[in-house]
Amino acid sequence: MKIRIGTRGSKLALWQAYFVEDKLVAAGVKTEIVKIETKGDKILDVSISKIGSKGVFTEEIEEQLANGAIDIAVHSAKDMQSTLPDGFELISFSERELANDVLISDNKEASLNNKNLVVGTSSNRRIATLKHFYPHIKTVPVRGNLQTRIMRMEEGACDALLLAYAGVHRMGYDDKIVQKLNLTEFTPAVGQGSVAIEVHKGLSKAKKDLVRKALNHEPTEVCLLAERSFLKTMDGGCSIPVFGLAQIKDDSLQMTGGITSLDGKEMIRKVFIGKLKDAKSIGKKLAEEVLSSGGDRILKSIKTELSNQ
Ligand SMILES: NCc1[nH]cc(CCC(=O)O)c1CC(=O)O
Repeated sequence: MKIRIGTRGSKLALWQAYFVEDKLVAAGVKTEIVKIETKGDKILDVSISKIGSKGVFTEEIEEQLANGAIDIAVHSAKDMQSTLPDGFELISFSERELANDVLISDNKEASLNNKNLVVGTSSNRRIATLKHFYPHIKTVPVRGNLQTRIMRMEEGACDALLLAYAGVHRMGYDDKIVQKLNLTEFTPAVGQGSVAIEVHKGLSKAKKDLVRKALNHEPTEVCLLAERSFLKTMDGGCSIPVFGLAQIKDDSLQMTGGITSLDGKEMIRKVFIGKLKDAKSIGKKLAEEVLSSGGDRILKSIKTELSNQ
């Protein structure tokens, strides 16, 4: 049997695709990598929150899944909408890498405690978190893939970048890490650090089983089930500063999640603990609690602010 692996062409996307390919090959499967360019890859000069539409990085890939040109698509789990278009599903999640955000810089002294540090990030979650805990930090928007962002930093656009450890590590930039942010202040985006496999529901059971067996990490899958159920109930979308992280502690699932207002003034954070088998309902209940504790009001005002930008 041969599995055709669809992926975007960025270096991080290719790292993920080769990671998946290695696991499949180790399981004795033949593979082929198919690079697919998406709208999101072509539009580099507009911030994604302004493009606004869902699926700018996935539409073309889903077309190829639907017509059978590829069997599976590889994504960063955190880039996936909580509800996929009809006919598609995520069938496997790789073991999660460290979920933390990190500060990277060429200046070893750089730290979020520095008074005049200028941090490059286009993530509303990271901007809002900085405004909440480190209000003295200035931020500038920096977009593009990791290599482009580092180039912008080296040209002087900013002193440091705030990024997911997973991407920094996978691209081999560990030596630029100057600070590892803790998970209680910088609770990551849902899915951060795990690689997800998307398929069209019509893919043969034999191929789905093969992929799950070679790639799926059950503890991560349970956590992602809770996190994605949380995200779905929050009804956020990727430009909303919603954060969520589930972890297995002893035999129970512990999930933290919340939302921050765009100006960083308000942050609602809740924790829910339950049984592993209730992962989905834990995520949903946690979101309901966040929403009913004021998250609903924050979410509405964020949506209004973003639609007026
Ligand atoms: N939003 C882009 C994106 N999607 C996944 C990663 C990093 C890898 C991962 O979290 O799996 C990144 C870059 C970043 O946020 O720094």
